[in-house]
Amino acid sequence: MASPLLLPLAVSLGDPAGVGPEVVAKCWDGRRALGLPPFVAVGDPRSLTQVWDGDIAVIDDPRHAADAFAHGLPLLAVPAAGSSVPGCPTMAGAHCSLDSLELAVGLARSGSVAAVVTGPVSKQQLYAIGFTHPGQTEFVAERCGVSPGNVAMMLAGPTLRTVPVTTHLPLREVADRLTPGLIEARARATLRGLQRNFGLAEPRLAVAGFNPHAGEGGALGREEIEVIQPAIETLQAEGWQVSGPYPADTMFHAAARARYDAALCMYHDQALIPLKALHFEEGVNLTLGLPIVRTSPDHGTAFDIAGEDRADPRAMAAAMRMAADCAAHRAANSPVPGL
Ligand SMILES: NC(=O)C1=CN([C@@H]2O[C@H](COP(=O)(O)OP(=O)(O)OC[C@H]3O[C@@H](n4cnc5c(N)ncnc54)[C@H](O)[C@@H]3O)[C@@H](O)[C@H]2O)C=CC1
Ligand SMILES: NCC(=O)COP(=O)(O)O
Repeated sequence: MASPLLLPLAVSLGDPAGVGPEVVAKCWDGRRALGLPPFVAVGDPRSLTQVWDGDIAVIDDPRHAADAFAHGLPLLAVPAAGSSVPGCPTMAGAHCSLDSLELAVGLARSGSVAAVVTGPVSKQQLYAIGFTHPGQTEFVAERCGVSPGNVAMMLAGPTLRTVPVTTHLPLREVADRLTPGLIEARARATLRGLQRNFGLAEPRLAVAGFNPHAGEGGALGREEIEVIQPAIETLQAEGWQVSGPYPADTMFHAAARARYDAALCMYHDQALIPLKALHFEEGVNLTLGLPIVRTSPDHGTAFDIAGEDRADPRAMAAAMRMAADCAAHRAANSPVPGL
């Protein structure tokens, strides 16, 4: 098996009607200025030609990607059935986005690519075709044989990393879903992920509360006392640098951010609002706890601007760079040379 450093990234284009194809094409256009490694796109050819007039190099083997990359955007074609219009998602497009994701993950699992970067999919569209996972994170985990509870969805930007304990579920269900065991599992995946992918020997994790003011001593809710604090104590007893629970509203200003390497948050928006407020243009979604490296831009399909040449490629570029950096870091620290 080739060293990950010599292999391309596989980049699934996401929903063909979204901005995924456009930002991937713009990344290839700007590959030198953006500092990008060779990559191969995986998805619908027409979704690219509709929004971009650059050169595409259709290949059938990722081993040809590195050579092709100098002359055109290498593409492993997964054609979508039916018509395709930017900004107008279809069921066929959702199937195509899922097939592209499946292929890209398979390439990473087989060691044919260094890492997988997933373009934005529409969860609503995927749910409509019978997708039963909350998101791509849990799908990739299942394909890798990892329990969804043992992975962590990290959102990372230049000055902040956050991880939600619960991900895509209705807010009214969050309190019932929070358990010490789930918090501990996400925390361990996060802490080990910081060591493995970022080289932080002794990572510091700050844990958010759930209620206003972290419960105000139990007067505004008891999750901090009954669920979060016991999890923190278990993690501390294992030797991890874990602190909290902190009131979430005062965890994200600059001085607070300097005190931790990642913030463990109790629900989706508690983690994603600060990250996107600070770093929307360069935010990366990284799945920790997998045998492969998987990243994604923090933004979604942006159907409202698809096909208008307005999509900013910087978050996709950041996702590609982070995937390559994590793969290189893992390779350098692997006990087995070449893995
Ligand atoms: N990586 C992924 O697969 C993600 C997928 N999604 C999915 O995307 C769909 C739409 O989600 P929304 O909440 O509307 O978020 P969104 O990120 O697609 O759009 C939010 C706003 O940001 C703008 N925007 C997004 N990306 C942009 C870019 N690259 N350049 C310029 N402007 C950009 C959009 O035009 C829109 O105004 C949902 O179905 C969601 O599930 C959401 C986040 C991540
Ligand atoms: N809000 C993050 C998001 O929607 C991405 O989720 P996933 O599809 O990467 O699990």
